[in-house]
Amino acid sequence: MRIVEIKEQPVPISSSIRNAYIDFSKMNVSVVAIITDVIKNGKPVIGYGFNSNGRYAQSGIIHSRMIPRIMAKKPEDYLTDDGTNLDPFKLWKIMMTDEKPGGHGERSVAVGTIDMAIWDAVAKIEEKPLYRLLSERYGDGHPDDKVFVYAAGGYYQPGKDDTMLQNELKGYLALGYSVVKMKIGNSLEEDKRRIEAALEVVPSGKHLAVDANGRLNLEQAIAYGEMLAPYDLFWYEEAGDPLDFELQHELGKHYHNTMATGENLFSMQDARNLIRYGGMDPERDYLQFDCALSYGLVEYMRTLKMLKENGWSSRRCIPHGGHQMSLNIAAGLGLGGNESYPGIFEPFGGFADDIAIEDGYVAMPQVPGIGFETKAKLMKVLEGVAES
Ligand SMILES: O=C([O-])CC(=O)C(=O)O
Ligand SMILES: [Mg+2]
Repeated sequence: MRIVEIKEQPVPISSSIRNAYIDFSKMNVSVVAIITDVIKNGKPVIGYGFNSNGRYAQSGIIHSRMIPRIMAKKPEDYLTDDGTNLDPFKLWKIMMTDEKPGGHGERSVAVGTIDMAIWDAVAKIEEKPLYRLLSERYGDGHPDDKVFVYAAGGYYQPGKDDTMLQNELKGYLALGYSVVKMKIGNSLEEDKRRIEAALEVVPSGKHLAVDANGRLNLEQAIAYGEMLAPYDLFWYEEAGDPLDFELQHELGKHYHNTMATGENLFSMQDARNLIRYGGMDPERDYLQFDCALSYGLVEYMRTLKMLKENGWSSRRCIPHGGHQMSLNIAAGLGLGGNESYPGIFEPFGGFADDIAIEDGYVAMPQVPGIGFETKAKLMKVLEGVAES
């Protein structure tokens, strides 16, 4: 077998929402299609991948460095030793040839996007849902059949008042989610009012998470912490700059409830610095590293190994990004859950069309690969790129 062609196109996911740091009016993602010569059900197997929201399409790096490096190789350089499937680890090494360590920039997004498509193809060739393949190969062989998912929304938006925020969050609870998340970080007084409005519609603080998107300096982060503490929230996310590990450490001396961060750490080494220097508590806090932004599952497995060596359970990981790739990793390798953006970042957000959320959990679709084929609108976009 061999890779016949790798295609990539930027696809818009723009909207009028904003967090405390950026607006999404020009947001897009890279969609990748890896076309193989393996035939299943009369059609070539195609693996699909895309990056998560928050970082832009990586067309430049993908077309100028990643695709040429793979296509210059012979199949035996990137196939498993028995030649029957792609080897994601060999492909990762090929993509990272002549790339210096450190300074990950958005190269990690380019690699993560292609890595997702590789794993989709691998599981399709094995004719298994990816989460089962991961559990059999790298886990304990007993995957979770459902995964905790929380609804992320509560964005700032022009003209959005507290009633609209309440209706949005009520809508997520009605869909079956048990935990909802909203944005904070614009102004403490405004956010206190918004949070109190949100708390009127959720059962308790433990059902509400807040996300400052790295907007706050230490003084502000502590002031927000003092405001938030009495509500005993599900978590207080990314208070300060993602690379300011001392801020996170210092904040932990003042805020004693659950915190979460890590969505903007793009390598095992950056994740390790958070664990070494961020003062995060393995019994209390959550880690949000997102494989689609950070060199893919090959690197995520290195991060999971590093966490284990540092006394962290994989159950403390609830990745950012709301995509089915992390859902498969969560079910197959025993993470604590996954993010979800119902109705936002469509058609990339949300899970299988015909699987409802129940009591905050979503069941896994039983189709080969990552499960994109269970999302009709998403498949239209992905197939559009493959056929371009
Ligand atoms: O608003 C964003 O950039 C998304 C985000 O932080 C999240 O989902 O946690
Ligand atoms: Mg976040």
